[in-house]
Amino acid sequence: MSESTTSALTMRDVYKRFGRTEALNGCSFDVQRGSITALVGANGAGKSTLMSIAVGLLEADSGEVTVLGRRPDRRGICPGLAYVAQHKPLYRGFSVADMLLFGEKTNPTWDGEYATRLVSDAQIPLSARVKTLSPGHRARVALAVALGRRPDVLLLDEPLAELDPVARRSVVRTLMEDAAERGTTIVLSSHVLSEVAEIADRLLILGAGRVRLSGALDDLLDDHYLLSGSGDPRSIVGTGSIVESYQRSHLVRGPRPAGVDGWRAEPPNLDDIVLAYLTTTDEEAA
Ligand SMILES: Nc1ncnc2c1ncn2[C@@H]1O[C@H](COP(=O)(O)OP(=O)(O)OP(=O)(O)O)[C@@H](O)[C@H]1O
Repeated sequence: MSESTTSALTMRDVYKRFGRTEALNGCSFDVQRGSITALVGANGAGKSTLMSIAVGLLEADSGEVTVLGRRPDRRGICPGLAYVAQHKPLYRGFSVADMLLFGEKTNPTWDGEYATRLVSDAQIPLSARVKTLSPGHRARVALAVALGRRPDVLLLDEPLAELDPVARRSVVRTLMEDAAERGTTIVLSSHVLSEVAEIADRLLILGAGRVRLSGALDDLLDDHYLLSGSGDPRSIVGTGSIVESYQRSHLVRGPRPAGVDGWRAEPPNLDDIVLAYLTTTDEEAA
C-alpha cells in the first residue's frame, strides 16, 4: 500500500508562527489509518495549532499537510473529517435538538439515530439550551455532533478534560467502539497521558512545536529501559542513547544490556517515557 492509502493524516516539515512564537517548528509525522493516536505535549507545545491546521482553520506558514489524500484549506472541513476543538464550539442559542438538526442539514453522511443516542446516553435533554449546559455536557454534545458525521478521521482536542470519571469512561468506551466497529482513525490530544493511554495504540509526543517521539505504544515500551546505578551510565548503554537522567536513574533508548554489576535495567512504564521526553529539550529523538 502506498503512503497516501495507509496514512490518514500527514505533516511534513510544517512551520507555524504567531508573531515571535514558533507554535510548530518543523513538525513531521504520519497518522496511520485505523489507528488511535494520543497526541501528548505540555501546555503550549502546539497540539491545538497542529489540529487547527489539519482541519483548515489555520494555514501553515510552510510545509506539507495531507488529510485523507487532500490538502486542507479554508473552504471547509474535508469530507470524512470531524473535529472537536478544545473549547467545544456549539451555537449557544441553540437547543441540543437544534444542534443535531444543524448536524443533519450540514452533513450528507449524518447518522441522526447515533448522535441522538449519544446525547441520551449522557442523559442530556434534547430541549436543553446549549448555553445552559455544563462544560462536561457541552463536551458530550460536541462529541455527538462530531461522531454523528460518521467521520473516517476524528480529531479531538482534549476531549476528556471536562468530564467526570463516569462520563470519561462512557466517552472512552464510545470512542473505542467506534474505532473497532468502523475503523475510525482517531487523534486525541491531552497533556496528561494517563487520560488517553487507555484508548490509544500509538503515541505522538510534541515538544516546542516538533515531534519528540512517535510510535506504537508497545514498541516504545520495548525500545526503552530504565537504568539505575552509580557511575557513568554512558559506559553501560552501548549503542543506546540516554534520553533523560534524574539523579541515578536514566531513561535509555536502545537494547537492554545484560546484567552489569552495580546497575539495574528495568522496563519503564509509559509515564516514565512521556515525562522524560517532555522534560528533555534535546532535538527530535523519534
Ligand atoms: N492565535 C494565536 N495567537 C498567538 N499565539 C498563539 C495563537 N495560538 C497559539 N499560540 C501560541 O502558540 C503556541 C502553541 O499553542 P497551542 O495552543 O497550539 O498549544 P497546545 O499544545 O494546544 O497547548 P495547551 O495544552 O495549553 O492547550 C503557544 O505558545 C501559544 O501561546
